[in-house]
Amino acid sequence: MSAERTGDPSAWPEGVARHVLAEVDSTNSEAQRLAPGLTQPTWILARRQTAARGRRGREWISPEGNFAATLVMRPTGDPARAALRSFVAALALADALETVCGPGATLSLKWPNDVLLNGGKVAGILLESAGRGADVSHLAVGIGVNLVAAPPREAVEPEATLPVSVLGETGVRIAPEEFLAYLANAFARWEAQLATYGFGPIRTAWLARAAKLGQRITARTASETIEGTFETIAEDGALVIATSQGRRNIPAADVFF
Ligand SMILES: O=C(O)CCCC[C@@H]1SC[C@@H]2NC(=O)N[C@@H]21
Repeated sequence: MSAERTGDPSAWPEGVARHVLAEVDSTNSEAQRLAPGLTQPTWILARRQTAARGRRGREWISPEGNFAATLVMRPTGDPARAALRSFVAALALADALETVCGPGATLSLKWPNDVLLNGGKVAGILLESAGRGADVSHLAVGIGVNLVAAPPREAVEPEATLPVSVLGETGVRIAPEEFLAYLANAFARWEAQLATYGFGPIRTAWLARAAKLGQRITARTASETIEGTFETIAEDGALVIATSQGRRNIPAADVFF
């Protein structure tokens, strides 16, 4: 499927609920609290977060006007399949941002789950799940988008991708509630693709937008730093790098360009 327009922002996907909060500690924490009582997929949007978190326990800086929301869902399948929602979310973000930013903006996807606008990080995704063993009782897909402001360079790690905002890059100003409608529609479309055809089309679409595909990258895991050429992503979403010692499949890492 190509990156088609997400359409009318007043439309809302059928069978999906939404809660809009003025303030919360973290929409992912709220997702965990609400999940046991939810009967349908639910977007939780907060105008302000007081304790937002990013990947690997990092702080997520999220001033008012930026987008902060979590989709709570009960995916079928094991944790590995549930984790593929990070690719669904990334594609949905790219579609929504493309609609909002217009054709002049360059959107790309950075493995595992960042969205880049004109080469800078504009959005991040934090997946958290709960359950026992092979059962995922619920999945929280947390999404932050720098709509109006990006954290300063000094606030992120020195080698991290430069943070940028939609407003700063394009001059476009959009309210988080309106952005949610674009995103929820796009997410529902990609989720339907995953349910109907599996990971294949998601993988293909993700690779078509991948940043630095075929180029030198560095992947840092908890135990090693791996340098090589970014070849592809595997059927399970792992990063595949060609190194001087051969091919490596890397399930989890931070990537640096
Ligand atoms: O790039 C990252 O490190 C992921 C950032 C995810 C931030 C979002 S904002 C909404 C949701 N609530 C949180 O506390 N974190 C995610």
